[in-house]
Amino acid sequence: MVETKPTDAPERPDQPMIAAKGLVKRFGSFTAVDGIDVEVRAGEAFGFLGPNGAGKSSTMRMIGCVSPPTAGSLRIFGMDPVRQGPQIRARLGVCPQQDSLDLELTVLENLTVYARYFGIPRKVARERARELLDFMQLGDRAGDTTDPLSGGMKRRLTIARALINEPEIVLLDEPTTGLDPQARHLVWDRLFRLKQRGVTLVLTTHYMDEAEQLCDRLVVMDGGRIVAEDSPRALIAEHSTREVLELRFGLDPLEPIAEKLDGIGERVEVLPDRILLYTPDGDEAGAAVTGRKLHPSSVLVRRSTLEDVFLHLTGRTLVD
Ligand SMILES: Nc1ncnc2c1ncn2[C@@H]1O[C@H](COP(=O)(O)OP(=O)(O)OP(=O)(O)O)[C@@H](O)[C@H]1O
Repeated sequence: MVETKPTDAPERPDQPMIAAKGLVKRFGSFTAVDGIDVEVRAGEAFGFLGPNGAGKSSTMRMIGCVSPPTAGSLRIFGMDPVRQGPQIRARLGVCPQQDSLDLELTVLENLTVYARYFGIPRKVARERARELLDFMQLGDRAGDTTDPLSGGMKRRLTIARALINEPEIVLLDEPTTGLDPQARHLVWDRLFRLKQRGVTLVLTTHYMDEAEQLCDRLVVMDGGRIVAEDSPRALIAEHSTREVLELRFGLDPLEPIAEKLDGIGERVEVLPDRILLYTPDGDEAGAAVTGRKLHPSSVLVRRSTLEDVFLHLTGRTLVD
């Protein structure tokens, strides 16, 4: 079992684990994070969802106390990351976007060496490392060198390493980017179990399915700003319809076809390769399309996702 500290540990019971108000990050004259307000509560899984360049990593780096805010206020465990960085970092686990493992060390050593940064006694570090490797399903690789591990294993090892100091908050920057579907599901499963143990998870992602799987609450970011905030389910209910009818017409130009769909469903979006018809009932809308003598090469009815929310809010798709 992985021991985790109780996470209702902010200094005041009603105090959020992370509180940002008007938070800004500028690089020269470029504003990467443009005045965001965020509150993360103990025990929740909170996500920053947005496309590349939205400002997610810049926000995470400020929360991780490695990049000072340009303006606004940021408190983590009620503390100031600029003045109290070391005290905050001792209670954080950080899983960066790029794995930064020591590939020449063994899997176990990657954890025990990292434990030294936190002043964890050697014996405790070894015990904890073994437990964490078991938890991350890497126990049988403990004595192996790290380099030959698969991408999914390396990512799980990076997460295990982030847990060595028994953090109350774990920051995960794009935790499954670059992994195949099976490896992603295994990471999701372990993160879900961590959350069940009361650890607060804060993650960035540009995968809407990852946000839907893992996050209790999320903010949708675009161009350094927050464009929406809620649970995945509430965001979909507020900004999309129950179902979506996806229509493809081979190489035919789509704009003229979209005009002929007027009145079917609640809203139409034209993407480069397909038309999306937003409707409470996809089958009914499909029948109406057939009734107008339009002949799509393929028709798909699916439920709305966060991708549809993003498209509706920004006019763009999440993964371009
Ligand atoms: N050190 C830096 N100097 C200059 N510009 C930067 C720096 N770091 C980030 N940026 C810029 O700030 C913007 C936001 O970057 P950020 O990495 O926060 O986005 P992101 O949403 O995490 O996207 P990604 O998934 O690509 O990392 C981008 O336009 C990026 O080029």
